[in-house]
Amino acid sequence: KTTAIVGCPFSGGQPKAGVDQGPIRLIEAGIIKDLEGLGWKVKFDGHHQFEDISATNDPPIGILKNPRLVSRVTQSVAKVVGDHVAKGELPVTLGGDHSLAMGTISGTLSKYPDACVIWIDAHADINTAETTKSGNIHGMPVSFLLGLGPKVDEFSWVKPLLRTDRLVYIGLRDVDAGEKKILRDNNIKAFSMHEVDKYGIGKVVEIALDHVNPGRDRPIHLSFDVDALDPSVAPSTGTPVRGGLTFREGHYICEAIYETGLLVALDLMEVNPSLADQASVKQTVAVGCSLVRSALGETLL
Ligand SMILES: N[C@@H](CC/C=C/[B-](O)(O)O)C(=O)O
Ligand SMILES: [Mn+2]
Ligand SMILES: [Mn+2]
Ligand SMILES: [Mn+2]
Repeated sequence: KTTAIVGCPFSGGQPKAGVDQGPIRLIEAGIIKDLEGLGWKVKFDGHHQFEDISATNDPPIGILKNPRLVSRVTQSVAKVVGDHVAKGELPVTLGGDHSLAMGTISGTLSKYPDACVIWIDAHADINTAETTKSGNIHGMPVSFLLGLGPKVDEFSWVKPLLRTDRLVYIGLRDVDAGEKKILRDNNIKAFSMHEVDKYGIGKVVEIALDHVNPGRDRPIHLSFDVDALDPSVAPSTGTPVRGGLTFREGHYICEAIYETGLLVALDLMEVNPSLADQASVKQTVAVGCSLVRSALGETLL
């Protein structure tokens, strides 16, 4: 079994510098050796993938920031991830901000059209060009993947391959009003922290899988934004929100998804090693590596 680490040193989907350094810190923390220790053959194409992509003249489109840069980088990520998936390799995409998921999930769905997406996040990342208040595209990838909202020519390459009944969220607790309406209007299954409290993470994951993968026969793309975790667990991230998943709840999700044997692609997003003190950075990077290990088969016993 082969996994391909796709380091995406990219921050264009949001305004805080530093998240582009997430990949190198996760690699330096030893994630490659960790995965080899779990029996994976690990491919890594180096730290500079996608850095050659630029957009010299990139004024906002509406209020969307860095639209051309985000579009070009995510389109390139779609190809890289799609190629790995086509070769039967499991891409582990290290961010970088969550706009990258427009690329990773496009890549997965181009090869596995029946795949389901499990989105772990404090945020729904489903704003459209009409509903976004920030213009930060890391708050929008899901709307493009679903084909919701007004067309934005720059992103016309993103095919609406994701179906609303193949998407489920866990960890939501900071959803914009416009996003709440989109979730309701489209009957998108979402387990907020309220449901996690009410049912417990074990039941939430079971119901989530029953919803998007009732026969446990569909490939799974797990997109994990570390800000789904409580800021006390993963402090070095750009949009922290209190009242998040515990260290164990985050790991349980990864362990349970691995146990299905259906994982075909993983994103580990929004680690920003320039935020908070060095101890916090070290902690956040370590948690990121640990989550990846759990999603790729590390068990406690
Ligand atoms: N909903 C906010 C926050 C977006 C958060 C994105 B993140 O989940 O990828 O961190 C926005 O649209 O700006
Ligand atoms: Mn490659
Ligand atoms: Mn996110
Ligand atoms: Mn988030």
